[in-house]
Amino acid sequence: MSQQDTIYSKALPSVGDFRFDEHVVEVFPDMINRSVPGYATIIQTLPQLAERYSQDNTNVYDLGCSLGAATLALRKGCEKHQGNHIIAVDNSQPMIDRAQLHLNGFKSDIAVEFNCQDVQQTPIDNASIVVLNFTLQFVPKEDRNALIDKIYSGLNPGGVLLIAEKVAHPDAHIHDTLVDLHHDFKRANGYSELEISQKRAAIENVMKIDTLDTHFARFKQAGFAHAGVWLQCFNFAAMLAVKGE
Ligand SMILES: Nc1ncnc2c1ncn2[C@@H]1O[C@H](C[S@+](CC[C@H]([NH3+])C(=O)[O-])CC(=O)[O-])[C@@H](O)[C@H]1O
Ligand SMILES: O=C(O)C(=O)Cc1ccccc1
Repeated sequence: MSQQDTIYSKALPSVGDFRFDEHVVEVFPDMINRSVPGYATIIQTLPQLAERYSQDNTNVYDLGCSLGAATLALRKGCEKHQGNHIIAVDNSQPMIDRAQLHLNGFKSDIAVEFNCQDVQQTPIDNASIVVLNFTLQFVPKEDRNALIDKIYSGLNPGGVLLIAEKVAHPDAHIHDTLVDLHHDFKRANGYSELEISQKRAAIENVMKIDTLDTHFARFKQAGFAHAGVWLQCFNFAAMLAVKGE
């Protein structure tokens, strides 16, 4: 079991930008489960989606894999198929090291290749599934279209992009309500006001969120034939975008 996340529990003289360093790695499963409404449901549903969209003898990518929770779920779904190769990528070395250790603890016939790399540098080819589970929000906004275009180009016909993101609502009133509901979720999971406000300051500069409209415009511009939300909890949404056959 991972340790409890107490990273922002004491008042800091100044809150630095959030980084996926070795301290975050230690508490990451606790942090993400207590911070992201719907996270457990998304991970639990990935095997079903992987089984549905995986194609034999193709590559499956988990971009921004952290400790490999989505990687493991994808692998479970791919077990019904032949010849899948899974590539898990993260640009935090402590995350990749721990992900590799974590996956070594589970048996499977499907190999997982781990790469410590910026997802913007990852070549995508012969892909049936590409996962961006709460990763695009950390990529600079000006680079997001190019990343989604690259993913589209590397997907086979019928392939899917599974993407989850924290999202902004275009109506400021609705946005504020969703943010308050999220903060209530964090309070209910034991985070204090200090932890909530210091974490908010830490992610402000490094996690820039888009609206659902911006995401869907980007998928359309890239060429995806179909796109939709399959789960939303407050301001956290899981989407899928499918390349035409
Ligand atoms: N440019 C980048 N290149 C590579 N990795 C990156 C980049 N930017 C951020 N990351 C990595 O993306 C991950 C985002 S966490 C994903 C959860 C996981 N998907 C999960 O399903 O458990 C989401 C969150 O913490 O909100 C971190 O591990 C970063 O190091
Ligand atoms: O904690 C938050 O408020 C979030 O928006 C989610 C999150 C989860 C883990 C790392 C960074 C952001």
